[in-house]
Amino acid sequence: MSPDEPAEMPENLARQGVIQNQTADILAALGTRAIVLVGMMGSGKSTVGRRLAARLRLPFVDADQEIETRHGGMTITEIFATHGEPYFREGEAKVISALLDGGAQVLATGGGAFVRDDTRERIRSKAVSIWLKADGATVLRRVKRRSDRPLLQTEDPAATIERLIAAREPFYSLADLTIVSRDVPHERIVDECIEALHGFLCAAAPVAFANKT
Ligand SMILES: Nc1ncnc2c1ncn2[C@@H]1O[C@H](COP(=O)(O)OP(=O)(O)OP(=O)(O)O)[C@@H](O)[C@H]1O
Ligand SMILES: O=C(O)C1=C[C@@H](O)[C@@H](O)[C@H](O)C1
Ligand SMILES: [Mg+2]
Repeated sequence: MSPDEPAEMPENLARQGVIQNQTADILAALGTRAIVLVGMMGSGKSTVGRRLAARLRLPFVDADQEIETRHGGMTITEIFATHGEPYFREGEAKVISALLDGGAQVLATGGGAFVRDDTRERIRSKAVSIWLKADGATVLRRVKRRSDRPLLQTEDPAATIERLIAAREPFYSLADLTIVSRDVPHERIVDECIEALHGFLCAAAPVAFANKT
């Protein structure tokens, strides 16, 4: 350290130590289970999931990307257009089922995956699930920049989002943990995921984070 650099504050060092211990505790308690992110399009499953995996030093897998890879690089939009949604949903369930046998990892699912009973049951038995809960306005603001969500190619995407949220929230709310996704730095959402995972896996679950099921 050069003489000009400020010495690290003792409380920062203490905080880093706590975070390191939390991470180690989470990994030990997780064992071979996955951490699965569920929630609406644009809720942050891919972008937060990648950062959460890096923080925990776990592999990150995105089910949507995996489906595209297994289709020779076709996009989700092309798969919907060529084969239809029921075909996509069957393939999605199979891909997630196979990925869940891959041991400890962070897995971002597609927005519709957790609605299926068989997929939800597999996630319950092989993973800890986190619902990134975003409201309709947040989802719309985030997804309108791109046209790669085939379900939103409708006359009124805002109404479609509200309809999907109403239909899906009863299922998303069955996730083990809920984190509210809002426009704060991604790393802050990661911090909250870590706190919630630690509470759920390593201690009596804090009321603010644990879903009552
Ligand atoms: N906490 C956040 N604050 C600000 N922007 C965010 C936050 N979380 C996600 N976003 C942004 O929202 C957009 C969509 O995020 P992301 O692709 O991670 O969503 P997703 O849940 O994976 O969606 P899909 O189900 O369609 O794959 C990205 O541009 C991302 O940077
Ligand atoms: O919410 C959904 O149903 C979807 C979300 C995306 O992740 C993709 O899986 C696909 O666009 C469908
Ligand atoms: Mg995604």
